[in-house]
Amino acid sequence: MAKIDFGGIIEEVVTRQEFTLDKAREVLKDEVIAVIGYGVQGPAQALNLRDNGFKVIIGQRDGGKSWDKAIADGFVPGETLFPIAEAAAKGTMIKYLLSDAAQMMLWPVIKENLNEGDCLYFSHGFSIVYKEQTKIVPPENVDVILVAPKGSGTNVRRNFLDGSGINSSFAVFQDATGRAMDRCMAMGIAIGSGYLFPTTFQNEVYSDLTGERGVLMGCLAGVMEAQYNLLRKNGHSPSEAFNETVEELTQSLIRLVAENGMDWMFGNCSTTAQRGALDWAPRFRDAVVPVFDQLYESVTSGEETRISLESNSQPDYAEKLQVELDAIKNSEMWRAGAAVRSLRPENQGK
Ligand SMILES: NC(=O)c1ccc[n+]([C@@H]2O[C@H](COP(=O)([O-])OP(=O)(O)OC[C@H]3O[C@@H](n4cnc5c(N)ncnc54)[C@H](O)[C@@H]3O)[C@@H](O)[C@H]2O)c1
Ligand SMILES: CC(C)(O)[C@@H](O)C(=O)O
Ligand SMILES: [Mg+2]
Ligand SMILES: [Mg+2]
Repeated sequence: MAKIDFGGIIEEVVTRQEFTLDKAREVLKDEVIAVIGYGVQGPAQALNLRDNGFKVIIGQRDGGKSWDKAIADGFVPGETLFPIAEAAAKGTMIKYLLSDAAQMMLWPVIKENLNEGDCLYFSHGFSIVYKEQTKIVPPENVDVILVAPKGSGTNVRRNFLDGSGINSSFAVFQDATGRAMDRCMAMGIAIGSGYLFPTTFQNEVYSDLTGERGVLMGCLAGVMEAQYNLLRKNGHSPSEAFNETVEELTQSLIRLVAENGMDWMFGNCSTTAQRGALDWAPRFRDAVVPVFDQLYESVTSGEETRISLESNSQPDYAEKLQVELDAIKNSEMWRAGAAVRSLRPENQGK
């Protein structure tokens, strides 16, 4: 593995130059890769694998949206698209990409269809680490590995198509065949990862649950709403409040952060903005520390898992979720956002 200096700490990563796609093809040449679940990660990883020349079949509940999507993507019922149990039995590498709650519910079906020497693959440490809640304990005669793309499946596919890639973390939980690590790194490269960095199942799930509840999604949504509401309360128009809170971030400033870091973004704003941002950053940082402490505790104690499994196992979870998502979509802030997006030059006339 290549050694890279991450801010003074040396870590090992696997790059595409080092573990080439050809090497991945060699390692996985005899594998039938069964992708179980065709929601968000399933299609992205399955299509990237298929485009890279690997043998891929899909296991999905018969009927319904995801089954139809697999057909629309060129998978053929009875040839490359099967009910879950059948696909799991046919596969030598079983990519368990049902929702985390569905993984718990369908585990008896998967377990029954695992053969000696198979490889059970996850894109999250969730099911294995919280085994007291999920009851997912793989038999000892299979490999258990993880490749977790650090981005939405939508970008796993989009970045593959535009020639870039989403970075993934990887880990081996159980090595029954002596080939688990090779299978794991090969799969990480085969799905189109930009590079791979090592983790453990536990570190992956703790950091992932924290990140998505924190800065990446929950915290982001919360602070945006707080600032928008503040500006509105003080008489600013919806367009002004939205532009100053979201649009400028996504269309301008965060792109500069992505390109060259926070100091580079600061450096491309006025000295007035820099002074204020430098002064206020520590105040915001210190204000949220207690909330982040609570969050990490809730993750490591298994409370976040309990909440997630309980709500996402309800038969009407999808409808209830849609009500909550629609409430965001239909709020003044995000209706203002839709109007602002429609005015982007590239969206004019659409
Ligand atoms: N969504 C992402 O971008 C993303 C990113 C990184 C890791 N992950 C991980 O990848 C895995 C898959 O996540 P996802 O977001 O793609 O899943 P998802 O929520 O899109 O669901 C995947 C599939 O599960 C099926 N499913 C749901 N309930 C079912 C049930 N009761 N019986 C049978 N099938 C059922 C659905 O039909 C769907 O096709 C999870 O472990 C997740 O944490 C997801
Ligand atoms: C895309 C995310 C947020 O990184 C992933 O962790 C998920 O659960 O969907
Ligand atoms: Mg996640
Ligand atoms: Mg994540």
